[in-house]
Amino acid sequence: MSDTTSVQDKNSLPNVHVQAEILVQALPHMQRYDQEVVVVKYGGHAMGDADAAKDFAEDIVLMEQAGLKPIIVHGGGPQIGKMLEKLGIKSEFAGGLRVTDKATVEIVEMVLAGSINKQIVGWISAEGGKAIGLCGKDGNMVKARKLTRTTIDPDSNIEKVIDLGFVGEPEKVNRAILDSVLGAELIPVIAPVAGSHDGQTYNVNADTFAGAIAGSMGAKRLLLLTDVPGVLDKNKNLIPELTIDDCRRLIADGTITDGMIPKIETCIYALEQGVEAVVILDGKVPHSVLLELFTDHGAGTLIRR
Ligand SMILES: Nc1ncnc2c1ncn2[C@@H]1O[C@H](COP(=O)(O)OP(=O)(O)O)[C@@H](O)[C@H]1O
Ligand SMILES: CC(=O)N[C@@H](CCC(=O)OP(=O)(O)O)C(=O)O
Repeated sequence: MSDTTSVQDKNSLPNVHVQAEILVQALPHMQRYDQEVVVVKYGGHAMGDADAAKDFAEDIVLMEQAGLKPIIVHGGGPQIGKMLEKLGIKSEFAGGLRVTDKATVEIVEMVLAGSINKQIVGWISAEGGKAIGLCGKDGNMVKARKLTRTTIDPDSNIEKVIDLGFVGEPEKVNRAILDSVLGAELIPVIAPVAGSHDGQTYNVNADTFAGAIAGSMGAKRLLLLTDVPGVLDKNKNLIPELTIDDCRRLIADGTITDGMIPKIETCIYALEQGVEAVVILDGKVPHSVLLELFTDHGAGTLIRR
């Protein structure tokens, strides 16, 4: 052994102990989540560059290797927006949802169930995982119905219906499909597109879709990966834990606004369906999923009943 090597070994000793400590710290968490379903919603804003994709895929493969049953539901709002722009199709949002006409729903399906879905499957495969790409239509896994939204007209004070076109909400989830996919030790990667009983294709908000999947699977955790550290207070500080009542209060006092409102509504729905806890966290932080699941301090905002 050369002198140089022995000096390097000595220098790396504390580091090795720290690494061992981190692995040991993960043990009770791995035991707690063993064989449990964890739904990870990977939002379009959380998807970054190639390095970020690799980090995300490594986390998912490690989860599966550690005995968890990950289910990925992905979004792709910004990517749909770019494609629509390229094709010269105008797009607008109402209450955080994309108004979806016939041309738009075709692009939504192409980008979500085609391009992004297969990209994520590819990332997971590259890290040695076995993923299978699906959308709600596959095996009739999720049936959707047209979403009806209403608003109060400020002038007349009369309730009116907002027509969002082909925007749907999950009506029924057939968990048998997911049970067999998980039973075959495959990682389902699901695009939030679903068909209705009369064969119409619907564009479903990815948070809503993930909440329905987590609820029907009785998931131990629903992780919502976004582009902020979690729910922030009025001074922009991270709120580490919230209850459903806290969430309702923060919406009422205007602390929670915009895209965070449907996210929180999804959290409340999933918790009421029996999901043990939901976590909103920053998908841009490298290995945020592992930090949340396998370290004592976790990451993001944890929401419980
Ligand atoms: N109290 C809050 N804490 C954190 N983010 C908030 C809050 N209120 C509103 N937001 C907004 O919600 C956004 C996340 O929702 P959204 O853009 O729909 O995410 P995604 O595309 O990942 O689904 C944040 O980027 C932020 O602008
Ligand atoms: C109805 C509706 O708004 N659907 C979304 C579906 C994708 C999505 O939700 O993606 P993110 O999670 O990246 O926002 C859309 O068309 O953008």
